[in-house]
Amino acid sequence: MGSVVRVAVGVIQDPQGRILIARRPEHVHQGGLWEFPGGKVDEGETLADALARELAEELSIQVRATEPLIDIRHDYPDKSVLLQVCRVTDFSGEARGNEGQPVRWVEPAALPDYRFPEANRPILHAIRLPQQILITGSADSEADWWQRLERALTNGHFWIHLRAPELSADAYRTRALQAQALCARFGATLIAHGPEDRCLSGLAGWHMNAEALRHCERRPLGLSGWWGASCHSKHELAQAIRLGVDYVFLSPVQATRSHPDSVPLGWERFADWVAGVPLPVYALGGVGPETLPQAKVAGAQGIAGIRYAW
Ligand SMILES: Nc1nc2c([nH]c(=O)n2[C@@H]2O[C@H](COP(=O)(O)OP(=O)(O)OP(=O)(O)O)[C@@H](O)[C@H]2O)c(=O)[nH]1
Ligand SMILES: [Mg+2]
Repeated sequence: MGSVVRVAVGVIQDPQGRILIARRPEHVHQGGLWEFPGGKVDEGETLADALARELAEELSIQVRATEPLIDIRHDYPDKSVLLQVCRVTDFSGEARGNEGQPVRWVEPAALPDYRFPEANRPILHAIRLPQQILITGSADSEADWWQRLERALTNGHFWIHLRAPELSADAYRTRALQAQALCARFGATLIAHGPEDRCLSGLAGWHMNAEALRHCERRPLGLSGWWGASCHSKHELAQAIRLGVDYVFLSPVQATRSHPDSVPLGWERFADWVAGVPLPVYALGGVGPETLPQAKVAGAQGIAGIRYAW
């Protein structure tokens, strides 16, 4: 196998939130499938320059602002690629298929209806996942817990992981269904979080703890919706990739009061472990909205945590 081909890929979003996709010509690599426009990074070129050049050539648009989304290392039988995917958040010009390729603006939720190259699966997840995830924490009383949840929702936290290890399976189910109703009022997504007995139908998904990940062999039957997992090592990241989970938490990045005995990874090691991992990875442990830019530079999809907003 030859060397890895570095590819600049743009997820171009219009002001209505729709995303531009194009169909690859039949005769090229992965031909006939839909793609996010972009192309190979030339020798000596920066990623930003390559993306701007490719999008001008292929679509006649001028890139004005980008932010990193995800880097994906993927081996096709005939070719190895590193897709360096950026969101294009601002551009000028009207996109047209300069090479005769059909182009289409589609809603993010409709992307799964299109066939993309195999390497693109994590891109579709990264587009639809948020940059911040709030994990529920403890409270002084039941009433206090509900107040905290409602305050978080009011403050715009719209992706919530229901973590409540102190509850029995029955009590957890009851809380989950009630919390689900409250989240729905705010248009928020509620994900179950914890061991197997927390994997409930009816919620938007399940995030397994590291213990459950260790013993897991395949996607749980009956789990529709999002599938997340907690990782603390390269080995666990590899297991999550092998199973095909949709996203992971990697922790602890920094020292945290909730796990005082764990040795923090630090941003450098976090970035090293995450490089090319074909999954959206959230930084967890001692992070908050103020560390979001640093997390993204380190290759994260975003941040997850309890303290910063609970
Ligand atoms: N642009 C783009 N390439 C992708 C995507 N997914 C994916 O696996 N690739 C792979 O990345 C590689 C490079 O992409 P490309 O064919 O656009 O490169 P390019 O514009 O420089 O084309 P050229 O070599 O004809 O000038 C191809 O092997 C392609 O199959 C995607 O979403 N967008
Ligand atoms: Mg191209």
